[in-house]
Amino acid sequence: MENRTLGIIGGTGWLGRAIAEAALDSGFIGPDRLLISNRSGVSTFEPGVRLLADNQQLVDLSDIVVLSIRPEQFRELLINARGKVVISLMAGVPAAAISAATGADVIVRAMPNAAVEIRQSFTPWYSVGKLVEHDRQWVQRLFECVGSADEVPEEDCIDYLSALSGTGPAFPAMLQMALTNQAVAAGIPLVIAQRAAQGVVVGGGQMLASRDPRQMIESLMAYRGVTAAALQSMADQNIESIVGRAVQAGAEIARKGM
Ligand SMILES: NC(=O)C1=CN([C@@H]2O[C@H](COP(=O)(O)OP(=O)(O)OC[C@H]3O[C@@H](n4cnc5c(N)ncnc54)[C@H](OP(=O)(O)O)[C@@H]3O)[C@@H](O)[C@H]2O)C=CC1
Ligand SMILES: O=C(O)[C@@H]1CCC=N1
Repeated sequence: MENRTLGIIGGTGWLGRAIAEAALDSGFIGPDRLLISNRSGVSTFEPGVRLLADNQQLVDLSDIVVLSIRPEQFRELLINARGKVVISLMAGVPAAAISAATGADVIVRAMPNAAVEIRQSFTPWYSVGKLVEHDRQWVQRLFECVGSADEVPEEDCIDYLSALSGTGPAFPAMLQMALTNQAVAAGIPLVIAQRAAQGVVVGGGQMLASRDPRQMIESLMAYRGVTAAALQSMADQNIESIVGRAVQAGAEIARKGM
């Protein structure tokens, strides 16, 4: 299954590089089966991995092409990928636009997040066109190199999830900053505030890897004390609606196109 050649346009960027390294480290792909392109010619990959300056040459030599460039860079990209499977990581670029610009009729839209860096990204993906079963499994396994992955039933799921999970560490980072800033405003020394807030987001987040969040909330609310008062205040201010509107705002940008 792994004897396909994978070409990553933008494979030295944040996502492309992490995915390529994970695929190599896990043995999913050999260096001789991996091609990378960028404009700068700068790469820190092991010697066996070819860095190409010519995107069309990368496409011609690849079975599967990953587009790991930014949407504005895609607008300048000129490739003919007819007959190839094209996997786009771009937010806000519909499959139809990718197909029209590249000539490919099998498009996968995948939405990893920055946690590819630590191989803990959740990556939803959606395919358009005839993706044969062994390619479907290949795509799933590629993204499992950097965490977990699920095929989703509609392209709109990708646009919504771009805002929910594509944003990766953005929501927890916002919570951590809010907790820090509010603690400082309440008179807690900055260093202590930072350590306390990081403990909540990072330590608490790690616990949730194996615990149900509802049960966690119910267990702590059962004390009818400090946690109950704090969480009730958030509920009274409709935290779910604030979160929902935030994700919708991101999803609208993804749906509108970038
Ligand atoms: N970062 C994130 O958390 C997430 C990003 N995404 C999506 O992933 C995509 C990539 O993002 P990210 O990895 O962060 O971006 P980066 O800016 O880190 O990487 C972009 C890469 O593309 C290369 N590049 C740019 N133009 C071209 C070109 N014409 N031909 C070949 N290579 C090119 C750049 O290298 P050089 O300058 O040398 O050409 C660079 O290596 C984006 O579309 C984004 O929407 C999705 C979810 C999360
Ligand atoms: O914000 C963005 O547009 C990209 C896609 C999802 C995360 N980063």
